[in-house]
Amino acid sequence: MDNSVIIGPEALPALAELLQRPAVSRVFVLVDGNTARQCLPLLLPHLPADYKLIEIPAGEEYKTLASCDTVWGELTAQHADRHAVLVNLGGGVVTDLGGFAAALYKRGIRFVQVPTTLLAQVDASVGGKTGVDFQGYKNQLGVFQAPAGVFIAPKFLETLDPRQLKSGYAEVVKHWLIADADAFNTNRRLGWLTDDWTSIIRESVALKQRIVASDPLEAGPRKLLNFGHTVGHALESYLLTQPGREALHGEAVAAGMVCESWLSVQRGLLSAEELDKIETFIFSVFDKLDFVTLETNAIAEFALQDKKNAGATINCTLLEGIGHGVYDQPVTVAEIAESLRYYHRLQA
Ligand SMILES: NC(=O)c1ccc[n+]([C@@H]2O[C@H](COP(=O)([O-])OP(=O)(O)OC[C@H]3O[C@@H](n4cnc5c(N)ncnc54)[C@H](O)[C@@H]3O)[C@@H](O)[C@H]2O)c1
Ligand SMILES: O=C(O)C(=O)C[C@@H](O)[C@H](O)[C@H](O)COP(=O)(O)O
Ligand SMILES: [Zn+2]
Repeated sequence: MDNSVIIGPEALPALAELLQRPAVSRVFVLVDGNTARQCLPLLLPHLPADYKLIEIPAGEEYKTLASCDTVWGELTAQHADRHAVLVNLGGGVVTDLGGFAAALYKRGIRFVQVPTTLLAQVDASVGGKTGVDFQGYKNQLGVFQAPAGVFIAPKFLETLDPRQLKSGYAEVVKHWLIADADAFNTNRRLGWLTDDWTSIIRESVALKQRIVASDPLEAGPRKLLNFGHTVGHALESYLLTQPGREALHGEAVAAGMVCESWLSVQRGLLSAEELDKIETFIFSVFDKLDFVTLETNAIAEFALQDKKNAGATINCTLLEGIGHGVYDQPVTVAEIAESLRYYHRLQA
C-alpha cells in the first residue's frame, strides 16, 4: 500500500513532479471551504495551470454520499477520463471522501493525498482506508484503496486551529499506546505541545505503515489501529445526532481510549497504575466530553455497527499493558455503557 509517503518541504515539489507526468491527463483538486482559503495558496505553485477545483463544505456532517455526488458530478461535467488524478487537499474528511469518490469514479481513477490537519498527516492519509458516513454510522461505506502517493507538508499546520491540532494528537497517543511504550512515557512527561511536529509525524506515520503493511485489509493486526474507536466512534456518532454537542474525531477517540483502557483493567490486561497514567495524560490535553449517565446505553448501542464485529459479538481492541494492543477482545453493549459511566464519574 501507499509506500510513497513523502514528508517535509520536499513533499509538494515531489507532487508537482508526479502531476507533470505524461500519464496524467487532467488534475482535479478537492478542497473544503477552509482548505480552499487556507491551504490552496501553498499548493498553487505546484499545480499545473489548467487544474480544476472541486469544493465541498467543511465538516464531518458533509462526509456523505451527497458530497461524493458533487465530486462525481464535477468530474463527469468536465469529462474526466481514467487518466485523471484527484488531489485531495484537506483534513481526514477530504482525504477519506476524496479517496472513496476517486476509487468509484469510472471504477477507479488515481488519487493523491495532501493532508492538511495533524490528524490526516499522522493517520487518515496513510493506509488506504477511504469512505463516507452513512445513516449516522461512521465510515459505513468505504473501500480500501491505496493512493498514488501521500505528500505531507507540515507547514500546512501553521493555520490549523489548536482544537484541531489536539484532535490529531489523539491518534498520535493511540499509536504510542498500542505499540510504543517508550514514546508514550517520554511524551507524557514533556507535554503535548512541541515545536517539532515533523518528527512526531514521521514517527507516527512509520508506526502506522508498519502495522498496515502487515495486514492491509484489517483481517488481524491492523485492528490495533482501531484502539479507542469502538467506544470513540459510538460517542462521535451519537453526538453527531445532537446539534451543538458534536465532538471532533480525535476528541471522541481520546474519550474512547480512556473507556477502553478501563475495560482492559476489568479484563486483567492492564494495571490500575497504567490506567491512571493514561487518564492523567489524556486529561492534561483533552477536556472531558459532555454526556449524561442516562445517555450511555444509547451511545453504547452504536458499537453494534462497529466494523470489527463478528455477528453479534462486539470485538474491541484493548491494551495488554501500555505499548501493547490486543485485538478481537469481545465486549458487550452493557460493558461499553459501564465504561462510559466510569468515564463520566472521573474528575478531569
Ligand atoms: N482513513 C483513516 O485511516 C482515518 C484515520 C483517522 C481519521 N479518519 C477520519 O478523518 C476525519 C477527521 O479528520 P480531521 O480531523 O482532519 O477533520 P476535517 O477534515 O474535518 O478537518 C478539520 C477542520 O480543519 C479545517 N482545516 C483543514 N486543514 C486546515 C488547515 N491547514 N488550516 C486551517 N483549517 C484547516 C477543515 O476545513 C475542517 O474544518 C474523520 O472523518 C475520521 O473518521 C480517517
Ligand atoms: O487505519 C486504520 O485502520 C484505523 O483504524 C485508523 C483510525 O484512526 C481511523 O479513524 C479509521 O478511519 C477507522 O476506521 P473504521 O474501520 O473503524 O471506520
Ligand atoms: Zn481514528
